[in-house]
Formats: sequence, structure tokens, C-alpha cells
Amino acid sequence: MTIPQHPGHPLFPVVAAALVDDAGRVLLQQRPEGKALAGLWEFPGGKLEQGETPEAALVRELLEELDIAVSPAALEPAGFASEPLADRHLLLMLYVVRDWAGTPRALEADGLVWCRPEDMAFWPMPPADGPLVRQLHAYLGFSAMTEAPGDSGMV
Ligand SMILES: Nc1nc2c([nH]c(=O)n2[C@H]2C[C@H](O)[C@@H](COP(=O)(O)OP(=O)(O)OP(=O)(O)O)O2)c(=O)[nH]1
Repeated sequence: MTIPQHPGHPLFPVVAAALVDDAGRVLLQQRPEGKALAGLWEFPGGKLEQGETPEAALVRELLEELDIAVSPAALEPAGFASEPLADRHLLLMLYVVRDWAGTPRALEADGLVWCRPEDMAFWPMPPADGPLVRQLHAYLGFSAMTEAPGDSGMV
């Protein structure tokens, strides 16, 4: 068996959060103009800074991007994606978050949407997010994406 290797492609760790509200909806944000993958919808989060743990990075990113306070104890590891991304290798770690203080608002994104898990296929996301969405469905107990978008709420 051949294991894919990418010599000279450093690991690029990124953390992301699936915020789940009381109605079971998941928050997605739209990547802004001028950034890579602009216009696509993603889980809030971002790159680890030097010396940061994934949990510290995600707590920081959620404050910077959404103006919400999250305890590291509220971060539930829920899945990951691992794939080449340009000259690096993306390791995208997804946490479920059900408890936070404050009301999420888009400080950096072009928009926010509360999306039912079964509607997530209707929001175009970066390629690495496909496996994450499948893992998130399994984690949340959904098995299929079925109906057309329903009560998804742009905020
Ligand atoms: N936050 C997030 N990033 C994702 C997702 N899917 C995906 O491929 N990515 C990629 C896009 C980027 O290459 C990388 C995140 O980098 P970024 O530049 O947005 O991170 P950041 O918020 O720290 O940005 P900045 O400091 O450079 O402004 O991860 C996702 O669902 N959420």
C-alpha cells in the first residue's frame, strides 16, 4: 500500500467550531471577499498561532470572529479533515460547541446563517469540509441530507 507523502509541505493546523443552538441548528459563516475561498460558507475558526493549543486557538478565534466567549471545557472534539492545500497539508479539527456567552455576530465574515444539519449541502463549503460535514452528521445523529432548505435563518 502506498501512503501519500508530501515532502516539503508543512502541516497547516486549523481549528473550527460547529456551534449548535437549542433548535439543533449549526452556525456557518461566509468567507469574506479578498480571502482565499471567498464566498464559501465555513465553520468559524482559523489558524493556530505559534505555541497555541487547538483549544486556546479556537476560544480566541470565536471571540475575534463572533464576539462570543467559550470555555475550553465546552469544546467537544467531533472530527477532522486531512488533505493537501496548495503548498501545505491542511489538518482541520472540528469541535462541537453547545454553550457560549454572548450572541454571535459577524465581525470578520460577510454573513452568518443558522443552518439545519440536514440542509448543510445547500451552503457551498470548501472542499475539505465535505468529510467534516459527514462526521458532524454522525456525531449529531443525522444520517442523510434530505429536504430543501427550510427554517435556516440568515442573521
Ligand atoms: N475556519 C475555517 N477554515 C477552513 C474551513 N475549511 C477550510 O478549508 N478552511 C481553510 C481555509 C483557510 O485555508 C484555512 C483557515 O485560514 P484563515 O486564513 O481563514 O484563518 P484565520 O481566520 O486565522 O485568518 P487570518 O488570521 O489569516 O485572517 O482553513 C472551515 O470550515 N473553517
